[in-house]
Amino acid sequence: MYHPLERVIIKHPNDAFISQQHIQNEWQKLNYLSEPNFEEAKKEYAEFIALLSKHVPIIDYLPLSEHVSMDSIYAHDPVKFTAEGAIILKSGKELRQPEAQVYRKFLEDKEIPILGELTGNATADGGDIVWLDERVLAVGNGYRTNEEAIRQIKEMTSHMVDEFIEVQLPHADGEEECLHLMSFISMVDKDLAVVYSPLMPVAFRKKLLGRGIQLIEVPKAEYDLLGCNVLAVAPSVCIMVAGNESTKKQLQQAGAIVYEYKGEEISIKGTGGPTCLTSPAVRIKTTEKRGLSHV
Ligand SMILES: NC(=[NH2+])NCCC[C@H](N)C(=O)O
Repeated sequence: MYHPLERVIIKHPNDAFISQQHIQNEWQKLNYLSEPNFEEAKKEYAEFIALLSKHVPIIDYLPLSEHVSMDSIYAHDPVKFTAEGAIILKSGKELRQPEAQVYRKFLEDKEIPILGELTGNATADGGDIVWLDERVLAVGNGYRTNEEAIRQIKEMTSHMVDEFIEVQLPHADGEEECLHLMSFISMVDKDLAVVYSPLMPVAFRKKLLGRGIQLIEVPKAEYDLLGCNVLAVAPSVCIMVAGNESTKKQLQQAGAIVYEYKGEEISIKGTGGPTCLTSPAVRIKTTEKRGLSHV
């Protein structure tokens, strides 16, 4: 999750939020904290894209679709990329399930490889699946991602993965809240992660430390402002929601370059930070031989 981002898939608020009227009809049933302002959301997104396009050569936009909700702005969730293509998921939030098929068609049109698709009663969100490294995959078992999905993902990726880590997610604020594995960990570099430890199973935290990963601890107030959701556009070069001063300072002290965007409308109200707004289709592995990576 930290190699230089080469290609990213996103969705513009024009096509996800559509209009103030549209937002008004949807935000409550999708459990947003409050109603996003459409005009402000577009301004915030322009700032976000400006940062992204400085670092990412290829940016693809998901199309408007009448089959999906405004949650589709969080383009990270319906699929997960591996070095061999995307896994098409099925969201654990029922209202988001139609997003996967729109995504499938989009990937096919763009000739972006697809590795497989979840079947049966498996549900998973991209936000629960985190590549710690090229060959280490962590998957959260919680309200969005279930046992069956974990079994299928493990099977699909078995030849690419040396260590598959299942992480038990806590109940926290309940089933309606959006709590993903990515809610409490973001990889910023090979040996640097931003974490919110109070939600972390001890065994997982120990594993990270055992791998020599330095953990930047996000305070509770900043966890609520998505301070733990940090997008690496390259190793130790990252984008985060503005207002998370302690996390930002700690990242800088650890040698990272930090860019910020105002994320009140596009991130905080819908609980989706910069990693959730972006689906990292291709990251370029820069160490050793130049090769493709999803990490
Ligand atoms: N990968 C993520 N953390 N995505 C956040 C998604 C937020 C969105 N409102 C949802 O409930 O699904």
